[in-house]
Amino acid sequence: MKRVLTIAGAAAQGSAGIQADLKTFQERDVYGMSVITATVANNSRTNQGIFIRDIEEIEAQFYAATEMVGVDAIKTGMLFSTKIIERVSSLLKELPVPNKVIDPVMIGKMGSQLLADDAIEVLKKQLIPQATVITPNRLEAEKLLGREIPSDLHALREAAKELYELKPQAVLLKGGNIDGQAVDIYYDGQTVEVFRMPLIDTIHTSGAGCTYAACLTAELAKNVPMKQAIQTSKQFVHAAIEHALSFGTGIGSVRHGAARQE
Ligand SMILES: Nc1ncnc2c1ncn2[C@@H]1O[C@H](COP(=O)(O)OP(=O)(O)O)[C@@H](O)[C@H]1O
Ligand SMILES: Cc1ncc(COP(=O)(O)O)c(C=O)c1O
Repeated sequence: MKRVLTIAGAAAQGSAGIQADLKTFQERDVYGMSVITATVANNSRTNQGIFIRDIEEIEAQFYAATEMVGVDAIKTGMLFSTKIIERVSSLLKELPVPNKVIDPVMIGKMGSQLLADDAIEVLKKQLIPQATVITPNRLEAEKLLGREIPSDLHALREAAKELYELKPQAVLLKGGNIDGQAVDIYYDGQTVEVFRMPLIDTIHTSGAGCTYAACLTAELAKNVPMKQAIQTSKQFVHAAIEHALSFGTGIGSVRHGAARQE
């Protein structure tokens, strides 16, 4: 069984972050492990929010997983600070893992800030160049490029190519709604490929980005070729959104296990 490690924030509400990743890994039949970098505990009653873990705790988790179990693929999500990104980048450099999916998480669906403003440079310079693939949404891509990206296919293709200059092996840019379709653009320095699924009319997409990248990480760990892995992940997250759950108020969670029932 392939072993997959997520380095990300824990999302107490269960939709995103570590929780989304581990649920998705289980669905994709890989062995999931975690390094928790922070805890997101949004609560409008108590006003509590984000707690950041210390470096020693992050290192201990990393070595427990990589030395005691071993790892075939890694995904990163919420890393929050410059200090954490620097340490995670150096830990990853030590480890000869063929598949590293870097999801440059910046803002939660409910507006939580998941990356410090001063951490973008180190994300660009130290972490992204180690990526097998990066998975920014349009807003994250705008922050990485320092410019606006119009919401059309041509502009997204150009942006994917510009993101490739940050030196990941490939870019999977989530373009959002283009003519009623949920469109993502892939670029690996050679070919551009567009992945499309019908757009579902819902606000309940909390965890969609994490689930998509986690599925991709699991498929790559199983040595599925990149484009096939993306296609599988696109279908997996589509089902998760189609059958999303809304337990409380606000933006509900994707149903990570929905593809199994289809
Ligand atoms: N309403 C929707 N209908 C269909 N697919 C969607 C919808 N919302 C997001 N997706 C897809 O889910 C994946 C994750 O996207 P997104 O929600 O943009 O990520 P993030 O959570 O990082 O913003 C992408 O492939 C995107 O196209
Ligand atoms: C820890 C953590 N990581 C990542 C995210 C981003 O989630 P999504 O997949 O909805 O973009 C969130 C959202 O709140 C989060 O709490």
